[in-house]
Amino acid sequence: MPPEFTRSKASDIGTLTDNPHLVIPPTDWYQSLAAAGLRNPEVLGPARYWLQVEGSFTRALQNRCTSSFHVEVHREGFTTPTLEEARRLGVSPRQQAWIREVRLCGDGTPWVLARTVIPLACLTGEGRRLLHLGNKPLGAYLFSSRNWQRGPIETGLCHRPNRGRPASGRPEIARRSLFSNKKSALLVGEYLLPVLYRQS
Ligand SMILES: C=C(O[C@@H]1C=C(C(=O)O)C=C[C@H]1O)C(=O)O
Repeated sequence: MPPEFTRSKASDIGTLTDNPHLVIPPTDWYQSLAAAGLRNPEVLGPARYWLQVEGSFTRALQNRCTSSFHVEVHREGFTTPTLEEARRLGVSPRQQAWIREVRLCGDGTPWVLARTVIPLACLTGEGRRLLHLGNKPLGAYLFSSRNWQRGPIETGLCHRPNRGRPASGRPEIARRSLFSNKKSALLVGEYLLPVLYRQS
């Protein structure tokens, strides 16, 4: 039996898991801001910066913090990706991947939800470290090595649980990119919580 897709720490249960705002929503992905219909800077406001920032997203968030930044693992483990994720990665949807879901928190508040799909091909040799990141940010691993190249940043529009009603604290927009090395690729999705860009 493969290990379950479980929460990493019992202390996460209750404080975080039960909050419906902090669940990664189904999302439609587009090749660019314009393709997602987010052309108008008046509408998008400061979220535009976060949807397009290059380099380490962790680093950009750390720069935004007044006091502290931390990564909270919501759950991680071997499980199957969605069909759409498997297609994007070019792997079989039946093949399990290491899937990591975290909350990136600034000044003690979740600002971003992230989901990373790491196919088995990434988990050999040096890549075995990806199984043991825990609360260390993935970005520190990816950006410490020149082997990983980021592909284009996609824009995501998150589905609302109830059509027409305000999303009230849930992620509405997201970004996603493939990181590739010579032999494998992983997929990182970052879902912005409104508190991040409404305070900018
Ligand atoms: C990819 C990066 O890593 C960040 C850290 C993550 C994690 O620890 O799981 C996930 C997404 C990120 O935004 C980054 O910093 O750019």
